[in-house]
Amino acid sequence: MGFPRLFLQGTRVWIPDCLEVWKSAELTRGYEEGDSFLHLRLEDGSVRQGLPFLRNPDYLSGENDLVALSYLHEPAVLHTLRARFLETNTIYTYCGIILVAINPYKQLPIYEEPVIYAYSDQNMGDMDPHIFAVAEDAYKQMSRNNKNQSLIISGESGAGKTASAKYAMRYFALVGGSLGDSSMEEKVLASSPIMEAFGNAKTTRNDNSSRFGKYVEICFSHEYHIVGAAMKTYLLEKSRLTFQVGPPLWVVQSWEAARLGWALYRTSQTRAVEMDGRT
Ligand SMILES: Nc1ncnc2c1ncn2[C@@H]1O[C@H](COP(=O)(O)OP(=O)(O)OP(=O)(O)O)[C@@H](O)[C@H]1O
Repeated sequence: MGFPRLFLQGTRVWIPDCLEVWKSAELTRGYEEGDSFLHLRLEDGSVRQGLPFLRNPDYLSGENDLVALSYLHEPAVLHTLRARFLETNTIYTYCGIILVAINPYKQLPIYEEPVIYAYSDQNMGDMDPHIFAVAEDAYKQMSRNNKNQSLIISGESGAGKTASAKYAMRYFALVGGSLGDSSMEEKVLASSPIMEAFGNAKTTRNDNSSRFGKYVEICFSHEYHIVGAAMKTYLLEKSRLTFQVGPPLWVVQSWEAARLGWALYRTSQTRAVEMDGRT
């Protein structure tokens, strides 16, 4: 469809806004040959001029897969994620095979055992977007094709990467429960607090921020039960330790001392050092 035919009078569009990021508006006049801008009216009645992004029709609002949108651009993505989160408290949305997750900063009742079993043995597209659906897909691909699978979890500090990785591990632990040594999956899950005690610190973005990248390998037997796990750390971020916050109890002189302080704090839950960091 050509540019003039898309921008008709009454077409709803997104325009950038320094406070709300994107604001909804409507064209008060259709595009005519030679126009260098479009005439817009915002929802509050004010008028503007510009070259805006087209809005999707209402029936696509809250769509669970971003690739289903007619117009895929930044305001459409943000609007869809926002609508799903605010209207239905839904934090997960697909973008094809990628899962987009919003950190709700509160415990939602979507991670219990019955939910895990509901996702077990289901196809990714048949269920609502969820970290368990992605974990199930990886588990299924591994068991069907006998091939190693990888989940890449990325995002800014505090986005919920560590939490997502833990939910995925919990899924594998329950669905691929260990054979013989029934405590194996518990051991895999129980390793997290110890690793976090040595490798995490408080930053301005996240009270329990991982200060290193993690490559977690979960090993399965030929019957697809968990038989072990290994973790490799990388990107240790010494440069992020800057200064000590609050009344000094210890002077943090080295990374090792800082690590020890935090580890003691996390393991004993007594007051020790707090470390600040930059993101
Ligand atoms: N799905 C979720 N449900 C509830 N709370 C969550 C969820 N995901 C994250 N959180 C909360 O947000 C906090 C920050 O998440 P997390 O530590 O996983 O972020 P991160 O992306 O790993 O950050 P960093 O890169 O700084 O380590 C967690 O301590 C947890 O309280």
